[in-house]
Amino acid sequence: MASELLLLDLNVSPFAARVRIALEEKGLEYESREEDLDNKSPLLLEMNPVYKQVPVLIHKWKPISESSIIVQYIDEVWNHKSPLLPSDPYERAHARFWVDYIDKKIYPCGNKLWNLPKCEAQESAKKELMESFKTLEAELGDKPYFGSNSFNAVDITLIPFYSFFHSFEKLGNLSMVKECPKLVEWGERCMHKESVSKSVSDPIAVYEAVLEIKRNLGL
Ligand SMILES: N[C@@H](CCC(=O)N[C@@H](CS)C(=O)NCC(=O)O)C(=O)O
Repeated sequence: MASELLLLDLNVSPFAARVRIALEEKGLEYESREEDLDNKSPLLLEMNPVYKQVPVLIHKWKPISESSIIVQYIDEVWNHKSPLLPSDPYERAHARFWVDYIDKKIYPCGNKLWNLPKCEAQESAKKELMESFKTLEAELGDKPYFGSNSFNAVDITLIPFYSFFHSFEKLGNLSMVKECPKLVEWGERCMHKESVSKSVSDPIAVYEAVLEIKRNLGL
């Protein structure tokens, strides 16, 4: 390992993107190793034996798994620069609540738009997804970033899914800018940050990947 930080990575993964953004925000050098999910490396299986998923951050040969936990670990270890979570315990708990909310709602509901055939369950997932975005938009309010004036862990958790907005629109036959205008503005604001623009996927590439998943599932 050239640096003390090695990321078991996947370019198209929104979860790995969170870790890349946090590392960039902190100005940390790291080695990225792209995984092939059809042929997972022995290192991935050894470092994340429970879930066998990317991302895994290996710090001084100690693995940390689960993207939200990794982002919080990065913030705690490199706390001298660009804080990602508030120092006040109550505000910290509040930010963690929203991180958890995003984890529970956005991907689990969103991927039903391409993993399920047209059915009631898909319709209800779409409804829950849009309700979740509206809840997040209300939490954002008129602030530039979630809960604060500076880019933070809640923004990092959600922003990789901004690249999925195009797919949600196409598959859900909806307009994100009409449904959640402030959230779209927030996404554009975040995209102006280099840490974000260089880490997240291209929306068209995401849509093509989603269409391929649908084709492979025969949907
Ligand atoms: N909850 C995990 C989700 C990670 C995840 O779903 N990773 C996917 C790639 S986007 C993966 O490794 N999939 C391979 C598998 O599940 O076997 C996190 O936040 O890190």
